[in-house]
Amino acid sequence: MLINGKEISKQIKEDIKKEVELLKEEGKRIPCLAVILIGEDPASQVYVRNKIRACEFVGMKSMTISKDASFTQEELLALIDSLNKNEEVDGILVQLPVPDHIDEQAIIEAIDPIKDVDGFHPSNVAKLVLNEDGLVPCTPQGMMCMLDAINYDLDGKEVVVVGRSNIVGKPVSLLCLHRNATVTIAHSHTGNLRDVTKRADVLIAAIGKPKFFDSSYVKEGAVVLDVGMNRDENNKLCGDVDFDDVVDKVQAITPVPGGVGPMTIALLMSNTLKSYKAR
Ligand SMILES: Nc1nc(=O)c2c([nH]1)NC[C@@H]1CN(c3ccc(C(=O)N[C@@H](CCC(=O)O)C(=O)O)cc3)C=[N+]21
Ligand SMILES: [Mg+2]
Repeated sequence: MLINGKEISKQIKEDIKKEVELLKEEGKRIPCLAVILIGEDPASQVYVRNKIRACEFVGMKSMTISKDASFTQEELLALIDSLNKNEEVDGILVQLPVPDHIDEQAIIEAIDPIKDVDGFHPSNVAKLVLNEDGLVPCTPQGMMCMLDAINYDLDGKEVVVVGRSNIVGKPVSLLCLHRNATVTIAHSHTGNLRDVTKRADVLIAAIGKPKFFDSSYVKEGAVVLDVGMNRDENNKLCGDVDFDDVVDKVQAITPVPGGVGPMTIALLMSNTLKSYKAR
């Protein structure tokens, strides 16, 4: 079974669109997302454009602030400060990665946690760890929605997450743990990776290596969520999973493109609406 991220994300955005229309009918202020893009990375430009398009689809306001790669950390901190204070702005997203001369963690910590639609601020991270209500990173939330869409119950299941990033691996592990899964986090120092992933009822691939996981890494009947966003030898978009080799062995799998990527954007809209309501 293919888990169609494009379709599931469309449904989520339709629901948000209805809520925003209701706000408009009631004469209320419209939610607004501010996206900051530093430099000219073509992939980042595509992702940011997709985020702005999603805002248009759901009827939210958006603000794209593009700066060239020489924009300094001080200037960026001042910009964030002004967006924190801007009553019209509900969500602030600084597109990652930022240029090397900028301290990523300092930027994340400068964003007001209530406007932190990425869910990367330490105060939102702490809430996630404690299973308290806060803003949760979009990609991990999107993956939970995909499991919900196929009515997959994580309780008692073996989840193996490969990749330990703050953006995907760690938060998705916590979300699975909170649903009573047995969670293993594997990474580049894991020995016998294949032995570990072969135990997985749910395999979450988030390492950024094109088509790394072939069928030898996957248990028969597993569910595979592919977070990879890579280019293959023909410069075609592909995931961390060798889709063609794995597809016949699994219960369900997410494609790339059209899988986790569109879900990330839908959940960004959801987080922006959540920030709006909280404010
Ligand atoms: N502050 C921040 N927040 C992020 O959420 C964030 C970020 N920085 N930096 C980069 C990563 C990556 N990311 C993607 C979002 C959508 C697609 C997406 O829409 N992918 C489409 C294809 C897009 C294409 O054609 O290239 C798909 O999978 O079907 C991909 C990747 C968000 N990220
Ligand atoms: Mg990693």
